[in-house]
Amino acid sequence: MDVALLHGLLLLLILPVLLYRYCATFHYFCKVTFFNLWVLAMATLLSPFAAIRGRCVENMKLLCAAIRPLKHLYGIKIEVLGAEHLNLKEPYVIVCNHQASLDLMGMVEVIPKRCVPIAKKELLYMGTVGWACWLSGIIFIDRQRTGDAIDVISQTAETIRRENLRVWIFPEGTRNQSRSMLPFKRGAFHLAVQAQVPIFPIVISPYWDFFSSKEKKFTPGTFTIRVLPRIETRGLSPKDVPELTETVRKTMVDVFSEMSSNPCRDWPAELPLLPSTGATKGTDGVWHDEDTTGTSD
Ligand SMILES: CCCCCCCCCCCCCCC(=O)SCCNC(=O)CCNC(=O)[C@H](O)C(C)(C)COP(=O)(O)OP(=O)(O)OC[C@H]1O[C@@H](n2cnc3c(N)ncnc32)[C@H](O)[C@@H]1OP(=O)(O)O
Ligand SMILES: CCCCCCCC/C=C\CCCCCCCC(=O)OC[C@@H](O)COP(=O)(O)O
Repeated sequence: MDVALLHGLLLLLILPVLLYRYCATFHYFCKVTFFNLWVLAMATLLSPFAAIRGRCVENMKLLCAAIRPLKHLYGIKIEVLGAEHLNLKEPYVIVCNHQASLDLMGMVEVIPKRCVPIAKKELLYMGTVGWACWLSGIIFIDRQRTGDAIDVISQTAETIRRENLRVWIFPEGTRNQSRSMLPFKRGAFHLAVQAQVPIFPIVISPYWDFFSSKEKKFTPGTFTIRVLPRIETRGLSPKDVPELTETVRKTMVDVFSEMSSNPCRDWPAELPLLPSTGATKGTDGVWHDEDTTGTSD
């Protein structure tokens, strides 16, 4: 074979490896792509099995089991505090801050039995991912059609009591990696008040140390999930929803700020199964960026 051609082929093979090792942006996109491919592949594999049961909340167990290995592949350590609060037989509503798709990894660590998330309708159109979500009983809302979304939430208030379900809602309504939380949408709080069920706030600590879609950073790391004590809604009516929303948000923002200033430093990140770059383990036991881009914190 022509030597030049051989060199060309070799370079083509080595280039992605070099880029993965030394280019933080390429590394980030590889990891994000792998995440999406994993979800897509698992959804494709599991949907036929889930379909045997039909649309059923029990299928959430399959979805969660499929997502759980990801933290080991990425070297992400997750600490859960207060999970015992969720040991309640009755229905309830969980509200949680939403930073990125990575939240899925934390969600599957704490999500209780018979709990379905509320998701944007667009997920339904993501091929087998949408199919898997639908089969697991995930509730879809159209954020562009407030009236329709409110109808879906009102029906959900009846369903959760009738079928003893829990609902997981991201009340910010979209992903947010800013230093605080976005204003909360009120649907989750109307739902809890209409169904007269308690609310459990869950706060996921910031990912800044190891993940940022803006900075294209994705290294091994550690985050904490705090389940806060229940907030009762019994006796509340729709007129109480604005105040309830603000109270819950303030509680969560305070906990988020506290978690931001006291990150779990003594928790080393897991050793990733996926090869990692740009990250070295410091003497403090925490993974740090090599700062190949000059953009890390
Ligand atoms: C193998 C693996 C495969 C699968 C892997 C994948 C698994 C994925 C699972 C996880 C999926 C997670 C997905 C996360 C998301 O998609 S986040 C995006 C969707 N979520 C939300 O939008 C949050 C919920 N949204 C709301 O609650 C909004 O309130 C909404 C109902 C949509 C209305 O939106 P909007 O108009 O923008 O907001 P407001 O809150 O200001 O509401 C406007 C007025 O309407 C009143 N309102 C709201 N809800 C109700 C209600 N239920 N009943 C009566 N009234 C209601 C609200 O009070 C406002 O009126 P006032 O201003 O108070 O007068
Ligand atoms: C036939 C079409 C085939 C399409 C295949 C698409 C494959 C996509 C594969 C994997 C997608 C993984 C999706 C994980 C979803 C995690 C939940 C999530 O984070 O949703 C975002 C939503 O909270 C808010 O969205 P926005 O921040 O408002 O935006």
